[in-house]
Amino acid sequence: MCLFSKDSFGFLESSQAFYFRTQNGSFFSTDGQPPESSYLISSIPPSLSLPQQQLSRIPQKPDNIRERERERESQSSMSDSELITLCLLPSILALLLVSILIQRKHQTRFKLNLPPGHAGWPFLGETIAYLKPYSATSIGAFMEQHISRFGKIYRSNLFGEPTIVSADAELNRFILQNEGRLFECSYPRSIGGILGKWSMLVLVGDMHRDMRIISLNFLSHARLRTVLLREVEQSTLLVLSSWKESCTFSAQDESKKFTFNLMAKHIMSLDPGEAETEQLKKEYVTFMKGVVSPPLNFPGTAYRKALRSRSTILKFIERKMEGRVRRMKEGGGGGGEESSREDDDLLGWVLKHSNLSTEQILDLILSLLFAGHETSSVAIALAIFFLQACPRAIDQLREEHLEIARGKKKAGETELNWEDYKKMEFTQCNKCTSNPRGQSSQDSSSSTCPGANYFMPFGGGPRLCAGSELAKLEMAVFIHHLVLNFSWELAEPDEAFAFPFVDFPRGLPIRVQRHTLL
Ligand code: HEM
Repeated sequence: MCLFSKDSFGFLESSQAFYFRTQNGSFFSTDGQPPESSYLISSIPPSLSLPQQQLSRIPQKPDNIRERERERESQSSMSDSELITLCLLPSILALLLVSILIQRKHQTRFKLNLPPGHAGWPFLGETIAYLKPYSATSIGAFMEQHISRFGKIYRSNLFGEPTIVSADAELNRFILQNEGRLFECSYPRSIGGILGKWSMLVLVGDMHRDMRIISLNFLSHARLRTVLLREVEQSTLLVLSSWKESCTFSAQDESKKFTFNLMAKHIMSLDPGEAETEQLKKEYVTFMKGVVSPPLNFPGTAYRKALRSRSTILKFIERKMEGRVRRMKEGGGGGGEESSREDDDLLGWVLKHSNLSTEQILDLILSLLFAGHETSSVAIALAIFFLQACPRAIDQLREEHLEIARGKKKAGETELNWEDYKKMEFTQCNKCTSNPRGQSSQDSSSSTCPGANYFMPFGGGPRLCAGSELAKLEMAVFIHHLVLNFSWELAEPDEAFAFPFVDFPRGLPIRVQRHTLL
């Protein structure tokens, strides 16, 4: 959601609150205020009666029984259910009417300034259609239809909020670059409720800046060189060493294991494979599905499940935090390898060096663990998927990594160092393999290609992904060991879908062959 200043676009006066959703999922509001409470009134189910086919399926009572009942009813006073219906129905209808009127009034107020589009159902708007899964190598039917009908910038109602959707790369870039000046970021309340009010993704202003500094410090260039490169390589080797030749397994699960283990270790010193680490990973899968789901807090919905997972995850982090504080009080951790590891993780750092409250630390850890593993695991799964369809790119990658591996063998070294990483030039270009049009990796590898300026996988401006350098390092190191040690193929056809979080419905089943190239 964003402020469209009249000077730049002519849609809105800058004093008006205006909500805007960019394609990468972030929402902006013009004034940083939550949407008007009037929009909440419309949280009434759209249908209060059963559809006709369902009515006809309800078993009918025999006529004589009905006769008798009718007699009894006419003698007795009104039943409870009738009373409730009589009292509630007018109120519900009135609420529905008010909600529609308010929406209409709002639309009329902004009519002259808004781009074309429509608001859909009260409260839910067009959320259900927007969230309908589509192939991740396309923009999806919802976007296609809306763009062809209304253009690249259109009005809608998503996640219970009035929204302007922009599929215009130039405008999206402009908005991202001007966040905090012309625009202010905000997520719909439903998403904020899951991520937490202290999550960096949701915070604005000074508090966002402070949290960002902590994250950037934790993901700094110096740490990447001295600590993270080694940890990334160890986590890669741990995952790849478990791959067996004759088996079919889910490459998506493996990439998730790799990125989650890495972040869990770096954030809270959790060990891979431990029961608690596995449990936490499972909770995050449920959590993730709810972050981008309709905000329906009913039993069984993805949203409700995600809220439950959020509280389980928070309890877990809080237990870890209490243990850590206790150990710190008992004597600075007592020395030893474990305590020095704990000193070096994010939890240890914020406890010692920041004055954040417990609630703030919990949301920071929860959202960093989320931001830090979900996206990069998808990127790695996409690379595995696209590369197997592009043998030329694999050959070229292998050449690059063999060169590095030969150099290391000659120097008698085993672990990758920063200079090795810097030599992975073609690999860096191939990160574009996850391009949305499904081009081969070589088609999209040039940074001079038209539109490269608008390729913004890590967002932009003051909210540019804090972990972009770590993500690139993870992908490069993983690809290094992958192409040097394995050939792979799809065991069953699978395809990336946007739900809108990207997922392979069959888990990207692959079969691998091990080889030794050196
Ligand atoms: C391929 C992998 C990744 C992609 C595509 C990606 C993408 C993004 C994008 C688009 C944003 C901006 C969200 C917004 O505008 O609100 C973002 C923010 C962020 N990402 Fe990443 N990310 C990746 C990996 C990581 C990793 C490994 C970390 C490590 C912890 C990380 C941490 C963050 C954080 C902390 C933010 C919030 C920045 C802020 O609000 O100032 N990301 N990421």
